[in-house]
Amino acid sequence: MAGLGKRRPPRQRSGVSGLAHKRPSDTRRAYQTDTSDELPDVLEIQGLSHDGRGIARSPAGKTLFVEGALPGERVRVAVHRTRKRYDEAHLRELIEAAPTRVTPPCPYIERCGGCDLQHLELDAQRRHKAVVLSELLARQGVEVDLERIEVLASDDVAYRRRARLGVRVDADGGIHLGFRARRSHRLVSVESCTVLVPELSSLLAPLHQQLASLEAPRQVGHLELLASDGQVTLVIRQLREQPADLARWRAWADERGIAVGVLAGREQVRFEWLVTPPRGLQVTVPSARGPLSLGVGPSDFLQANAQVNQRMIETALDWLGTPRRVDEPLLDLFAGIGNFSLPLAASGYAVSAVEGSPEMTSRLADNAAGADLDVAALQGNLHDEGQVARLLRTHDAEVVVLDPPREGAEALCRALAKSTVSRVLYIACDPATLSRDAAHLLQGGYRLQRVAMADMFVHTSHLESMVLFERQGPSPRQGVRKDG
Ligand SMILES: C[S@@+](CC[C@H](N)C(=O)[O-])C[C@H]1O[C@@H](n2cnc3c(N)ncnc32)[C@H](O)[C@@H]1O
Repeated sequence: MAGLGKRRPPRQRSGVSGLAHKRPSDTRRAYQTDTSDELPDVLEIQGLSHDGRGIARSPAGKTLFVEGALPGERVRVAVHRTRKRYDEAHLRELIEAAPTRVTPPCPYIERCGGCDLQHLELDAQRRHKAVVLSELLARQGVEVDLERIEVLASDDVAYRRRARLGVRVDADGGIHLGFRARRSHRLVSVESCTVLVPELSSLLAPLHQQLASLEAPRQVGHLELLASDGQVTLVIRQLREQPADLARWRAWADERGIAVGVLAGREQVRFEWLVTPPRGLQVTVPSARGPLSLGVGPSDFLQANAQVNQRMIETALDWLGTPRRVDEPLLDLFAGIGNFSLPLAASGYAVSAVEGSPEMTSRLADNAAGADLDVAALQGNLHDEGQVARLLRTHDAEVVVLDPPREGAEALCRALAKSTVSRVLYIACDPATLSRDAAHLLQGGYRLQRVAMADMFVHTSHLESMVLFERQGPSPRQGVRKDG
């Protein structure tokens, strides 16, 4: 089968989105306000960076990243940081707006750093993310036409079922509950949030009041909110024990039918239910057998956008299809609570699922047993080269699905490059590490077959992606005669 992407020599970093590569030391430098060459009073924005900032150039050709500005706009800016290769600025005055600019739905847009693309119309946000994905793949020499990138989308508001909110008590005893501001660790207090599902957003104002009524609100580090099927859960990060406040939380939660857990202790953090959910926590995923119910713990990984998660599972089932033979072995790696493992098992694959967290591994096993699906749940460290090599050798899988955290899965992809696995479905929450890891797969003889951009975090520059690779020609181990 011909690959989707044409293989070209890897491209140098460039492109319409003018790539800003932050080195760790950059963030440690102090703010400065002088630029290395004089900027004109009004700047033209020429592109949009991977992280959603407008790109302009100084007369001497130095790149300037402008927060809040869009391609095609004419703007006045204030530079807040200069660096050797580029400067950083924010919008001071919009002289001429781009046709793609919209009025953001969120009242906190000026201050809250949560959603950095709300001022760009939705289609343009998604087009931009597809461009980012194609540029990062082009760095590995794979040219993918934008029209071939499938877009997995959801509603643009009220989509987020999980959030962590910072808590701060100021010198006057004022309570702040919300998200971080842009370019800062400062907390922006919010009383509602347009992207949170309504059952979570509607809790923000009562939570402010509740925090204000506590004896020791400074002992609350942060709050986590989770909306699972028919149940809202609040997890309180309690820095020091405060029995009177815990009693207040219990009463508050009982009144609202909310489950409450506490993460207590400073060094050794332990979780305890304060108000236990009567029927546990469940989420639903699609499968060929109909909807499947997965148990989830309050601190387990859970894809933040339920609609996009559903579309990602459907896409995985569609791309991989039914097994090519009875009990085709499939490894689901970084498996969490079985979000992909169970639907794939329901399609007939013989699934072995590997997860790093012991709690999630046992939840996955329980979920499989509860759905009467035969999934082997294994706990392991998938960043360990030895473990990964052993896993691929002993399982002899024909299909591998991997869904690593942001740091990607370089050791695993190096091992896959030398394996006989015929299809690899990579689900990525960071397109840069996906692109790095894809290089190993491509060098190992895989070709890219399908690509999707999953818009998990609408209105932010964050993007998730799915890429299906298929081995072309003989695998490295084929053709090596066992008798030497
Ligand atoms: C992006 S989540 C995906 C989970 C799951 N596939 C899903 O869709 O819900 C990544 C998962 O990898 C697990 N993980 C992180 N580091 C790991 C490691 N070194 N070895 C194995 N699993 C790891 C995390 O606990 C988390 O469940």
